[in-house]
Amino acid sequence: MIGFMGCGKTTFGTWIAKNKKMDFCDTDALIVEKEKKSINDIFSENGEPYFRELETEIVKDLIKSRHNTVVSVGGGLPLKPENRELLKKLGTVVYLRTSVEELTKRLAGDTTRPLLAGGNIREKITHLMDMRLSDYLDAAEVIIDTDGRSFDEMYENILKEKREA
Ligand SMILES: Nc1ncnc2c1ncn2[C@@H]1O[C@H](COP(=O)(O)OP(=O)(O)O)[C@@H](O)[C@H]1O
Ligand SMILES: O=C(O)C1=C[C@@H](OP(=O)(O)O)[C@@H](O)[C@H](O)C1
Ligand SMILES: [Mg+2]
Repeated sequence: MIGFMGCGKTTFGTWIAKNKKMDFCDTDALIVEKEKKSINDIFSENGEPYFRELETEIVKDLIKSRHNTVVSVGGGLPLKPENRELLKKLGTVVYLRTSVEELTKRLAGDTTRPLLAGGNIREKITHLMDMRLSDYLDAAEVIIDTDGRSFDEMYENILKEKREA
């Protein structure tokens, strides 16, 4: 699962694993577990480049160790070309496409995403999305929409898009 912060990678990935008898892992959760501190603290104490190095190491480990697993990655992970190549090796890359409008609603009041802290959240999301969209599209093998969709519908759409790919 790839896509912008708030597109649903973690919650939908967890739902698929539970309902379709798959395992689940989330790169953010693995990093928090490894570092024994929150994403906010890693960004403020160690810096974003350190966090990005951990992300790459984790995807490399997952390629070696994971099967039948839904993997949700942090929203910034597909921005590095090296990571986009690694994601292809990991499995089917699904981009959860979500409008800025919807992301703004979902993330209003969220304090767990350091890149959105302070200032106008809609402007931050718009700006970051402008910079990131082409990388998400480049990484994606399957694209599904999430605005107004149930997880059942989203799951069916993944199967349909994969059949037609
Ligand atoms: N399809 C959806 N429709 C409505 N709300 C959603 C949907 N998917 C996720 N959410 C909500 O959006 C918020 C962010 O979801 P999350 O899974 O943490 O996103 P991500 O891991 O992509 O950053 C959560 O409150 C979640 O319940
Ligand atoms: O988009 C990003 O750069 C980030 C997304 C976050 O994960 P989610 O996409 O699950 O919110 C987390 O990895 C970190 O705050 C950075
Ligand atoms: Mg997440």
